[in-house]
Amino acid sequence: MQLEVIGVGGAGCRIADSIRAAEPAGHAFLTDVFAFDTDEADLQRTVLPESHRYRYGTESAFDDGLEAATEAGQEHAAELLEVLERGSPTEADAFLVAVGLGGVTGGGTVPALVAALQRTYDESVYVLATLPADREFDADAGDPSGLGGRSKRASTTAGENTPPRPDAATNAVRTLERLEGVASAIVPFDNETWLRPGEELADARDRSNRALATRIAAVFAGGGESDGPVAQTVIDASDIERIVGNESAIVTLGYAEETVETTSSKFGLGLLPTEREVETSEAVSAVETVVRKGIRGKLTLECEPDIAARGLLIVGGPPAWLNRQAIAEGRWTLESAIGGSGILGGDAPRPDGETVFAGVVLADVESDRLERLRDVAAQSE
Ligand SMILES: Nc1nc2c(ncn2[C@@H]2O[C@H](COP(=O)(O)OP(=O)(O)OP(=O)(O)O)[C@@H](O)[C@H]2O)c(=O)[nH]1
Repeated sequence: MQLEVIGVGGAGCRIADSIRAAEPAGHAFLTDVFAFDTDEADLQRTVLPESHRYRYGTESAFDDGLEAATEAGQEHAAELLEVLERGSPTEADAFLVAVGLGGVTGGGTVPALVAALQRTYDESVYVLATLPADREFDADAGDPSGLGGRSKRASTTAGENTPPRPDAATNAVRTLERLEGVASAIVPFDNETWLRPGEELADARDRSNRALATRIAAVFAGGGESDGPVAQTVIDASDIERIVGNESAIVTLGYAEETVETTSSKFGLGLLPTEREVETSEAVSAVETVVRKGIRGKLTLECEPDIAARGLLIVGGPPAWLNRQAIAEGRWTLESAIGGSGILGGDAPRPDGETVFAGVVLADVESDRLERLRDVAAQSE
């Protein structure tokens, strides 16, 4: 399928950049990637072409809290839609709008932008949204900056301390409420669970963004649009839509990969590398391992898999490793792990790949983390 990615605000632009970097060679799944921000310096740090970076509004219009930023966002939605015309929005099978919740610029802009996209195009508009970490807003988690100040805008580069955002939980919850009924589906990425103990957000974010981009590529690059062998079961845009729905369901992504040996040397000297014969048992074992870890391992938003109403599994890797029986069994594993019954599965051959991987989508879930943010927001009102 072909996806158009639009990053808004500091986090959104960095994540959009990471998704572009994660596009697998020979498996293009992106039409255009755009970065929208009020901060020119943040925009300049992306590696997107000039035509696909756009500074809008004034920082001061987005400097006075989320409510003022939401008004400003509404004023700029049509202008941002026009910028998308520089690319090929009509070629996209779906849109993915990336944003960091907790901030003001992205959180203020994205609900109006998503609504405008929904009015203009027939395709689904998904939102990829980071959730703020406790240490950003929670006094008990300590003031990671040591600055003790209140900052509505908090822009940092790696290696710097992360200024506190006392309003982050409230901003995140309000933006999520505004996306309800507007976004086709919402994929949260919980920064809290992806940070190491004591780690600064600014130091973790490149690693987190790469992890997130890998998961997006595993699911959306799927088995289609390949220069090489075609998938036996291709997952396309309508399959993804069937699983995530169009009613703002919360969706979490799992992923696991295992490096496999794809070549062997005829004379044991490494002089004549040839494609290695793969034993059925080792292919089965690799697929089983990544499927199990993809479902039971770390998710973008932690939840119990059995509360998911629907699920999608994509198993990819070098074709010789994609054992059909093991992939079929992987679908049953997913089906028995989740509470619902809507399961789809596909494969993604990667002839040049050196890993067997599983991308997992669990759709229509609830999470304690969202409850926690709502509680914090309610307490600060
Ligand atoms: N995963 C991840 N999260 C980030 C990143 N940058 C920021 N965040 C998170 O996103 C939230 C919002 O930060 P930004 O995106 O910089 O905020 P903004 O939308 O530009 O808005 P303001 O800075 O308030 O004007 C932060 O509170 C962090 O929780 C990033 O690169 N990766």
